[in-house]
Amino acid sequence: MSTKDTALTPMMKQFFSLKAKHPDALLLFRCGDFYETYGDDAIVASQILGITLTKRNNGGNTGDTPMAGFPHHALDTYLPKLIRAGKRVAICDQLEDPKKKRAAIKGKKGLSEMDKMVKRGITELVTPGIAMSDNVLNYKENNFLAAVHFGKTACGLSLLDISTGEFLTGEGTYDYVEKLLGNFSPKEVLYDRTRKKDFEQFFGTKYCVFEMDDWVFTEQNARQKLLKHFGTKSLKGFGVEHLKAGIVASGAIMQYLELTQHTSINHITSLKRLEEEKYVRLDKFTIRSLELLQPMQEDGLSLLDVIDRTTTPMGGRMLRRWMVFPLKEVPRINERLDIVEYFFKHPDFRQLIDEQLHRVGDLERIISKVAVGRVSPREVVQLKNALMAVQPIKGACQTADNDCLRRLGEQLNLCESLRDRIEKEITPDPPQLVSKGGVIADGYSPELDELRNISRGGKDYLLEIQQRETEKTGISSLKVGFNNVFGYYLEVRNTFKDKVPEGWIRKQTLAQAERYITPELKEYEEKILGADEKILELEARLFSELIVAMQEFIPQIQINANILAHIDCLLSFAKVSEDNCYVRPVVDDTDVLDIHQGRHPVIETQMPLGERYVPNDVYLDTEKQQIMMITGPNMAGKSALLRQTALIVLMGQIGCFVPAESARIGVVDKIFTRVGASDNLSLGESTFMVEMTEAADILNNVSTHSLVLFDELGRGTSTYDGISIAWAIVEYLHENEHAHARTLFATHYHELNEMEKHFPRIKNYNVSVKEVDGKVIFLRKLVPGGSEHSFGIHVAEIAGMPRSIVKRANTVLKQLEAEGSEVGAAGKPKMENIADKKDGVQLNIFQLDDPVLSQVRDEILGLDINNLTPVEALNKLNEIKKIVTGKSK
Ligand SMILES: Nc1ncnc2c1ncn2[C@@H]1O[C@H](COP(=O)(O)OP(=O)(O)OP(=O)(O)O)[C@@H](O)[C@H]1O
Repeated sequence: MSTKDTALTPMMKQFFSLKAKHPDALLLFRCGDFYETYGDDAIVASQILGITLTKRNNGGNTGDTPMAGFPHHALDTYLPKLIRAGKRVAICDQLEDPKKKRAAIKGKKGLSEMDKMVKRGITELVTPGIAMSDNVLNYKENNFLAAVHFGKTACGLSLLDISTGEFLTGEGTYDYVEKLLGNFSPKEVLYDRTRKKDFEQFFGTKYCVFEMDDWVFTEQNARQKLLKHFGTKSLKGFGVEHLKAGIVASGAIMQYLELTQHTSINHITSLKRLEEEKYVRLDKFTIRSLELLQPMQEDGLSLLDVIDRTTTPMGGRMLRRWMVFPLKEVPRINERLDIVEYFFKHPDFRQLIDEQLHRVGDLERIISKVAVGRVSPREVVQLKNALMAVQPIKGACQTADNDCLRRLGEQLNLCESLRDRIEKEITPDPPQLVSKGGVIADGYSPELDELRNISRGGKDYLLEIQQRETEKTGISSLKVGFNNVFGYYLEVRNTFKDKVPEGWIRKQTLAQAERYITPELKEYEEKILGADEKILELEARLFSELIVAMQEFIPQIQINANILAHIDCLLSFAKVSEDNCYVRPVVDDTDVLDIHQGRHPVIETQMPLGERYVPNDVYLDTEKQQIMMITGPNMAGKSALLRQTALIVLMGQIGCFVPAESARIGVVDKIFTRVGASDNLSLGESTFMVEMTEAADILNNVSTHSLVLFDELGRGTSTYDGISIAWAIVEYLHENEHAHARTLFATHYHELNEMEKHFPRIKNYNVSVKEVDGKVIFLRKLVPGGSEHSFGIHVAEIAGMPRSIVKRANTVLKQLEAEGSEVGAAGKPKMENIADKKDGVQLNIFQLDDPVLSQVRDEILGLDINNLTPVEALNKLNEIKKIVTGKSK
């Protein structure tokens, strides 16, 4: 089947010509009251949407074409499903009214079949990165489209959220751009198709991408597009003039908007520079391992889950952004903390703001819909309500005893004229769609009022006709009704059929009744229907005039949305801080980190009933105690301590109070964590390789103001290699002046406790446990000094390991400890000694001729104990347990 197929029906020819414009998009072809898909599109759509796949004869010579469709009014239900499945969707609509078209061509001769067709065209190309529909968007998340440009000296990045109008650009190393891509998680990324290899090499294959022609990625094209859009002579006003690669990427975004027919974009009012230097650097491993936005386990909680108490969607989106861009500037951090404290100390103020924020809704996205001309009457009323809420918020902020709040209050714009206009023009509870009518308020337009009188009067008159004719004819059940086929009619039940007067014209016979029309009825019908049609047209016109007027207010309303989001985030901090007993940290420019009785903000909310999270002190500086070497048994709470320290610093630097009794945070410029494995493994790298790559990245980028957390570094290799690497890294951090980062180093290698003796700023600590009657009790308290044991076998026992194995492991351990100094050629304790000293019990069970036991024996004998890390040992034991309990590996 192809366009050239001359036997195709005119409609199919039209379909193919439109499909050819966007071959990579799924085409929704409007056909009467349906959106239809054909060919391969139909197969894909039916699979994603679960709609029936049928066939239609397209007149071509290749037989039937697959077809699937859905009613046009269900577009909002089906379109998001296609977009979420990663599809690009071209929406083809009828560009003229079929009724009017039929009337226009009636009687005309010499028209071709194509001339007789209703004109159709692609009205929008919806892609994952450019979505406006509430059904596609997540209200607490931005929906970014990104473009990457491989410049000569820098890699450029641009990001646009068309649903909010936010447009950003920046440039730097590939590493920097990758970090930003990770932080902003764009839904779609554009790049030059000739740089596909580079893109995949640096940024991987995880993004939904769209390749564009190379000419799009030229500075001239980009500048021209941007200057035209902003109506400026240069980009200096935006502070991005010097970012050549960033500008090219931004131009590509503008080009893409054109390509996808997104041309009403007045709400993109500026291009902001991504200011790396103002924010703490968090790489993607840190964001993931600290579980800032998402928990690692499905049923877990992220930090965002715990501290997000925002009321408005834009507040939620802003908080998400703040989490991955903590501040570095002390005055800005303190401004936020001041406001949180103000909320704390002024409950009345706080209550007022909270109540008013509940009325605001998604002001930011509503105003974007105004720009693209897609706002519904109900949203216009919501916008008015939001503007009403601005007044008391502004008043309260302006009279607050806090400079920053007063400044925010001053910037809020009441937009009174717009608010009053909406109040006057739109009914208080309008329908969702303008086409339903009843949108424009009575009393606003005399013309509309008059038409409404005719319509209402006409309807009253119809009732009069009904009453009069009932009396005249004695047909007591007479009813006036309406249908689309022959308009208004009089319905007579069969029992009264004989009483129908002569002049009535029968139009329809039903089982129980007959329907008639009269000349008088038709006359009034014309009047009423004419008026109703005119009312809808006039309402639509008045509504769109209002929308055009609203567009003038876009910049002010965007500022309002931003300020309200800001206030919302800080109020959220106040709420969570009060509920969870957080305190205001002292944030300054020193390099001290002094946390007194700190807690883990997420774990503490999940403690089992009756248990309490044990708080701990952490002190770090670059003079006396730069590195805390933390040892302690498995399960003691080392990782939790590391993470809570980073989270407390991060919370403080986003302006939130922190879970501690007191905290002093000398601002950090970067937080590095090497905690747990990362998912790079899927790219074919080994655990150890990934661990070393990440550690190398830390050492290459660390500064004296950074915070570094290493958890069990080196565990992916043999014990001696691991210890050596860990030692060398800690030594580097201690000895290298530019790398004097405050560091927490949790390890199972007790050997590293030796370092304290040689390096003055390294101090040993351990998370303590108590041994009572051979049982270990976890105290979770960080105390000075190193620790001797790992108690890994004890943890295995708690985990439900069979007793015989635990017993054997203890024997092996004792043996190894006794012979610790007696190592073999490859630095390994001599295995033959251990093998010789097997317990009687174990020997017996392994000699049994049982396939399960012999499998267990093989597993254990195959272990290289000397090269096993404690975690690997645990995993192995778990596998063995599964073999014994019959759950296959
Ligand atoms: N201070 C604390 N108060 C109460 N519970 C805690 C505390 N610290 C940790 N825990 C709990 O103890 C468990 C083990 O903690 P964590 O994973 O930090 O131990 P670990 O020392 O890092 O262990 P491993 O060395 O085996 O990785 C976790 O379930 C955590 O919820």
